Amino acid sequence: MIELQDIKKGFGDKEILKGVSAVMESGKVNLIIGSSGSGKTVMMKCMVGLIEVDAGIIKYDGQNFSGMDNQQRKEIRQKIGMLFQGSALFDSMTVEQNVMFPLDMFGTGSYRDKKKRVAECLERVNLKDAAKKFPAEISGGMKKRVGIARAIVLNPKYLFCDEPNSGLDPQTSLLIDQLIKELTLEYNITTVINTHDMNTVMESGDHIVYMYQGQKQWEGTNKDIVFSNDQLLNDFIFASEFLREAKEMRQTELYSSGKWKEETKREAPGNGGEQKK
Ligand SMILES: Nc1ncnc2c1ncn2[C@@H]1O[C@H](COP(=O)(O)OP(=O)(O)OP(=O)(O)O)[C@@H](O)[C@H]1O
Repeated sequence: MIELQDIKKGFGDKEILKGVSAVMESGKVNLIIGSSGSGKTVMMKCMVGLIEVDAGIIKYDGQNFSGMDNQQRKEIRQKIGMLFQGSALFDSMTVEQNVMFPLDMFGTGSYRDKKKRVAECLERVNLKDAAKKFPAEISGGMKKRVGIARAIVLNPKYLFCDEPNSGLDPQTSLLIDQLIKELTLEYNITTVINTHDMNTVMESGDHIVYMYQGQKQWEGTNKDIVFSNDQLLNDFIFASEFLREAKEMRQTELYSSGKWKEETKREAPGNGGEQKK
């Protein structure tokens, strides 16, 4: 679990994060969503320590990450896996060598053990047959899967993914989402995803933090979204007429069948997720 307590960050006289508190839960896919410039990337960079917060506290499983020196942070950092936007693979290395890279940098154990671990991870993301290929020889979706294999090779406790679906078609995106979700559950990882992808939001959003102008505007699950009355969230998620109609139809269906009680833990219809703090 990662806890953010009232974090603030500015650049010059521009305030970007204006006191954000949120919890990224273990064994869940936690999504950070919001329009361009709302502060999602800055928040994620603060969480991994690439940017220092001006105020507030970030805790990893109760340990105050913000108050640690570099040596203490190293221990936490070794438990973090990262999937970068565009996969960020080394073009001159094979798929296998790319996945081996974190093990060579931080891993212990023999070369044989490392090879075995790489093979396990490639098998897990269904890329066993691509081990000897170079990034230029594989598709965008395969590159993402190599990125995922590399991100999990050190058995991370926390996984950060920056726009994991960028540049992918909707079906491949869903496969990537499913894979990330499966791994999150399988290894009880605290996964944090920065995304614009509405399919991801609706399919994988166990826990969603919606950012608006540097503040947490809304928090809830993908199920809560259908019942939310938050105007800013609705304008963001259901941006088109088509999606607004789809939402209304879904709401009507869930209310009339009484299924809204199963879909959301809220006390009353129309009150989904409105817990801005
Ligand atoms: N190093 C920096 N120096 C100055 N301003 C910055 C810096 N990093 C980010 N910003 C500013 O912070 C604001 C929020 O940026 P951020 O990248 O977090 O947005 P975002 O929500 O991730 O947007 P997008 O969805 O487009 O990636 C922007 O106005 C950006 O220009």
